[in-house]
Amino acid sequence: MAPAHYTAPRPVVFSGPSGSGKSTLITKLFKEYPTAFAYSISHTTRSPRPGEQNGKEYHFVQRDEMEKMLKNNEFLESTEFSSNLYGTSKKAVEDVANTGKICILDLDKQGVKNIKKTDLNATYIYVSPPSYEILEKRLRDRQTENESAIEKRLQEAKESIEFSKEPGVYHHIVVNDNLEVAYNFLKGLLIKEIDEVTKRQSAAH
Ligand SMILES: Nc1ncnc2c1ncn2[C@@H]1O[C@H](COP(=O)(O)OP(=O)(O)OP(=O)(O)O)[C@@H](O)[C@H]1O
Repeated sequence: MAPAHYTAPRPVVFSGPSGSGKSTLITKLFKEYPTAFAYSISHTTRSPRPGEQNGKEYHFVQRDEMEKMLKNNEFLESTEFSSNLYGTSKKAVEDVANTGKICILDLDKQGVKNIKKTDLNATYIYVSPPSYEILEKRLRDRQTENESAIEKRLQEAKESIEFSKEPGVYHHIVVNDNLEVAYNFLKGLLIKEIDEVTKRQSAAH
């Protein structure tokens, strides 16, 4: 539990097209700094998949419960996808802040638009592919989507890339060409905050 007088680290919002490398870069951060970061846990009305635990991958809730929470203004952002509601609650971000870790949010363009309307004091980072063609290649090589899902992601990527060019949306753009170069650049953006968090953690032990 964090002491009362301290300021919580600034959350970091990651966005970027599917396949741009957000998960790859975030995984590297977790690996190098295992205690510095934590994801905020989203709510969803979709059913848990085998192996998923309530409160771990998601807070799994019934639709009426989530609608009630939405009415009570308990979410920073929410969206409907494939007939299911998804959202980041204010409490989910506070829960991470209370552990003293840097809260990571991974949001799409609409999520960023919505969360920007709130008073969340976050660092907004856009992970960009080096080019549209390379994004397409990475999505195909990843072999996790079928052709129609790839087409959909590529269409969304175009919109996302346009949005990233709007002034005042993102604080930083990380071009993920060479992975190590991109990672070191990202690390440089966050290192002050990471050092503060890890220093506090070792002082508490
Ligand atoms: N710099 C890089 N060079 C080459 N390949 C990369 C690089 N960064 C990521 N990749 C590969 O590109 C693919 C997409 O990366 P990743 O899954 O991290 O994207 P993502 O942005 O998290 O996508 P999604 O939003 O769909 O989860 C993966 O197969 C990953 O291994």
